[in-house]
Amino acid sequence: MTVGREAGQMSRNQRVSALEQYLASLAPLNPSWRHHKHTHQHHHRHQQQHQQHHHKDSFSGRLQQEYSSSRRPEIQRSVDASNEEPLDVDCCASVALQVSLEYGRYLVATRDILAGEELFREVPLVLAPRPVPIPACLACLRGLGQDWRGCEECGAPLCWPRCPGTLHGVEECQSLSSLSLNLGDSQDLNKLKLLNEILTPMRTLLVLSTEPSLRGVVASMQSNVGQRRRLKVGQETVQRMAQTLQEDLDVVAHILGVFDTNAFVMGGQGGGVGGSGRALLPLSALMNHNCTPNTQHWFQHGAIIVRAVCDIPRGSEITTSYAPTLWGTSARAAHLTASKLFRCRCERCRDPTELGSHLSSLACRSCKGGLLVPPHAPGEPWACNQCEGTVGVGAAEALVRGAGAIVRGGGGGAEGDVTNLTTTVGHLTRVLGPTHYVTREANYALLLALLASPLTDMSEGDLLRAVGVARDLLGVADLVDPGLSRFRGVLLLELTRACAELLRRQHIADHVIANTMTADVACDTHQLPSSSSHTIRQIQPVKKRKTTPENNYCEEDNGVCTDLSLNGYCLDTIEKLLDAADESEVILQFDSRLSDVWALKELLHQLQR
Ligand SMILES: C[S@@+](CC[C@H](N)C(=O)[O-])C[C@H]1O[C@@H](n2cnc3c(N)ncnc32)[C@H](O)[C@@H]1O
Repeated sequence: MTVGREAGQMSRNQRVSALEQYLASLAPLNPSWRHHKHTHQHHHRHQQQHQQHHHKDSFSGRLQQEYSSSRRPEIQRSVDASNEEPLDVDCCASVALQVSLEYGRYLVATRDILAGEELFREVPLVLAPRPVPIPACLACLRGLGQDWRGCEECGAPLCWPRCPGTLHGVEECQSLSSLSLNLGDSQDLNKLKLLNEILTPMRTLLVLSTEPSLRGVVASMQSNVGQRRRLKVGQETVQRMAQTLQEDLDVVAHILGVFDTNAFVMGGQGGGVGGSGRALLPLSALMNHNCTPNTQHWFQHGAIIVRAVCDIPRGSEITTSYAPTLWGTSARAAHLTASKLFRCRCERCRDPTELGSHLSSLACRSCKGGLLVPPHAPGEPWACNQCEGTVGVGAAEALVRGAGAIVRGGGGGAEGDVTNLTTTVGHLTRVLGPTHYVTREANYALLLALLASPLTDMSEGDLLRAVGVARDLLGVADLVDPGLSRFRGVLLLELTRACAELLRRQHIADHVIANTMTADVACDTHQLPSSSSHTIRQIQPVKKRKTTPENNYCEEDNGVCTDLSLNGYCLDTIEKLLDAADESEVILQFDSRLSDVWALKELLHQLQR
């Protein structure tokens, strides 16, 4: 197997062409895909390019033979000699592949795409456990307790007594047996880590040996191998894996680099497998990073589904975020540099105010109202946006470091209880200010903790607090994670639940209705009655938005509002949701922390059937 060396020898054109057959193979999953017709001129130029590469080295020669026999003539490649992006492969009706010298390959929209539209689906080429010392069933990737039992043949952890998963096949079992890892000792975390690490290259090599046509695809994927070697990233693991598997060092380095650079974490729910793992998805991995991305993805029945979260004009880049969007710029930069080895220069990263969200700004102690904004140039002082106050870099960094201790000490993580989180938020607001991302993360945890208890048990004060926090975070989401994002979806859902409960109690204050319900919660297609004393059941839709059938969000049927864009968490939707089932049951099914707006859409459809 020479995937690693092949990768080193591949030209840019080869890296793109290696994806062609793969993209064509995805067509059955994406029935709406429309391939463009090849023009005679394109075809001729295409063939010339392939003939040139054919003689360059043996791998590309084989690659060209493999691909020319099965090439789909309807896939178009165009060459524009006038710019630095000479390759443009249309891979489906919605997205096309382009190449830049700075960012490598990336996807662009081939047509105007509406918010909420699905761009494509893709099934992982390889699915492996995360390389962590935690026992996971190799057949379904479900996390196991410490008392797991091993496969009778190879000793690897499996669900007991039976697992419906199919990921642990005979070849893998034989390969693991031959490695004599002696996995029987379930307490040995080092062995578990080694096993989980090994499965990444092992599964990839097994897939490539059964489907050699995919070798070009994996070889073409970016692995940052040179940089990783220079910066000594993951080199010990590469050595250990190569030694254990008795495989070529270059091959293992390439595969591990490909996973670290490209793999998607596939979460537990809805993934088609029980647990979570790392998925190799060559098309999805072509989405470059942006700190304010225009797509989101989730897994359903074992495939990734990528959707636009906002309107994407034709020709615009299709982006995803490799880092949590709520993090501040320095935290995102540290993560991207360490894991993906690049520095992001998107609009948000270049703007010290982070598009006005001030997620990195600190409270000014001089004027008590202004914000100390990070400098444009490293090393310069942070300056207040309202007074002459400044603070040096060292002092600003010390404050942020101190905040870490507050979070750790106060149980401010996602698991924290309401009391601890309230204290933590108070400390953080004083130390960092109300807009800093660490404060807002704690506030988000507080919001979820507040609304985790049955709404009917909550005090009106807590409900109003939840409304305030949700509204503040929605303001942030509108700036850094806008449109139909999961973050906005969860916030809108929680805000709507809190408001619905307040409405139901008929204790809601006029200003909450005026400011919150109309602006954020109520569907933009609905108006609220003027009186605040109406119950949710009295609020009637007054106007409905029509959308086209392709925009599969809004169908009007018998007055049932199924406009399920995010604003579609509207009052009559909530009313139906509450009517249709016991509220706690609905919330149980729709775990708002793990799911997303489209999961809610599915749920509502089921309830309305
Ligand atoms: C998952 S790959 C994306 C596809 C990649 N461009 C390719 O050609 O295969 C991630 C790598 O793409 C590059 N990349 C992605 N987003 C970028 C960005 N916003 N700025 C610079 N480089 C980026 C980085 O080299 C990163 O390690």
